[in-house]
Amino acid sequence: MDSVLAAATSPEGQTEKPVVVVCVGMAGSGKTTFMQRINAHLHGKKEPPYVINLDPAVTHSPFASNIDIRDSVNYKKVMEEYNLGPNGAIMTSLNLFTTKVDQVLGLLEKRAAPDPEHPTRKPVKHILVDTPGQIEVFVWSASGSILLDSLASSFPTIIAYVVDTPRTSSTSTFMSNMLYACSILYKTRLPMIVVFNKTDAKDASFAKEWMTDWEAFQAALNNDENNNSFGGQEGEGSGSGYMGSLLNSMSLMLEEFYNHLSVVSVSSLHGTGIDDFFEAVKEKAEEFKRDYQPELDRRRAEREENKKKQREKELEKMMKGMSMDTTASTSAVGNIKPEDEDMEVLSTDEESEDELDDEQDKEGLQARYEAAMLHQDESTTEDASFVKYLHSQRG
Ligand SMILES: Nc1nc2c(ncn2[C@@H]2O[C@H](COP(=O)(O)OP(=O)(O)OP(=O)(O)O)[C@@H](O)[C@H]2O)c(=O)[nH]1
Repeated sequence: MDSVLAAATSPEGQTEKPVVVVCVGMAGSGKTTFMQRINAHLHGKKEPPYVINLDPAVTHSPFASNIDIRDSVNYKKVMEEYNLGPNGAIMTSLNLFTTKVDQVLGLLEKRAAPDPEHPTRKPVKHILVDTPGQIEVFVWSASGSILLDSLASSFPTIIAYVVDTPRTSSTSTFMSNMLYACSILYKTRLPMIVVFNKTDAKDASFAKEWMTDWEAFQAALNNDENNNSFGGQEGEGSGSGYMGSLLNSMSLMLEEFYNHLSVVSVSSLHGTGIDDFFEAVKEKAEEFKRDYQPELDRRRAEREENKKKQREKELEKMMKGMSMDTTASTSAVGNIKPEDEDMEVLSTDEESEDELDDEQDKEGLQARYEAAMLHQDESTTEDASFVKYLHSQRG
């Protein structure tokens, strides 16, 4: 266990990046209690983690967070201002918070490296992230994906999927939980640890057996069918029968998925199994670097390449648009039908006629002006003789 915490520097002497542990799980599975437990565990080892709370709706958190979504987004105000229900407000709060993801990463990078201003402050080795109780709001939202992608692009990131063990003791709830975990694994493409929590209340050995022994699961399935655990009409022990065959098929399908998982049993309440959890974290962090990092880098390069292509395409489109504008008159002429050409010729003739008219007008104007001047001279003379005549009459 200590080796997990002692792995501060790589063999090359470089500071190792901290591992991000993102806790997800169904409502009430014990995520917050589990976070509190692993947080206390690391504090006990004098390796305090960096804690992020992404649940905007939580009213009371039993641990202090270094970054808390509630400090930057007011969930109640979001509800009022956007006229949203509880889940819509959580989603919107996460979206608003995601706009600050660069700042979050900046803070994390700072705490992940030695700080020359505080030489005694050790870089953190673990970043713990608590997520909203409404699992789908985080896992299936764009902001959840952006946050996870951003974290995974900077640090080894793993998912801790917390399961309420006593509530998964029937084959149907177990299968629902596993399907959810499977969809999260394939969606995020991040290493996953399934944490069977609350094992003080029910031991998780049954679940581990179901994940490794298909026949054991079949036996449990038959048992549940015979006990009418899947509902159906009274007296018809196996319900509709569909549920049993569905679970049967799913258990076959999930075999491949189980191979990708680490499984641990813990009791967040009593603190058992936490060492095993950190051992699994160490393993999965190595797996992240070995298997996931190259795939993530490949996907990122592919995304960049696609973006570049898209930009080039848009640029090309724009250039085409511009050249259409500049050649618009010539191309328009090129496309003109013969009758239009006549029009063009006509308009050229009209133009020259206009010029001619202008010229004639100019000459005409000059002539009219000269005539007017002459006329004015004449009229002035006429006026003068008329005035002379009036004076002679008075005199
Ligand atoms: N017996 C037992 N109870 C536990 C354990 N862990 C959590 N609980 C209880 O389970 C309940 C739910 O725990 P939380 O930690 O609030 O669960 P959560 O998943 O964070 O809940 P939401 O965020 O509301 O979805 C509480 O009553 C806890 O005391 C455990 O290891 N054993």
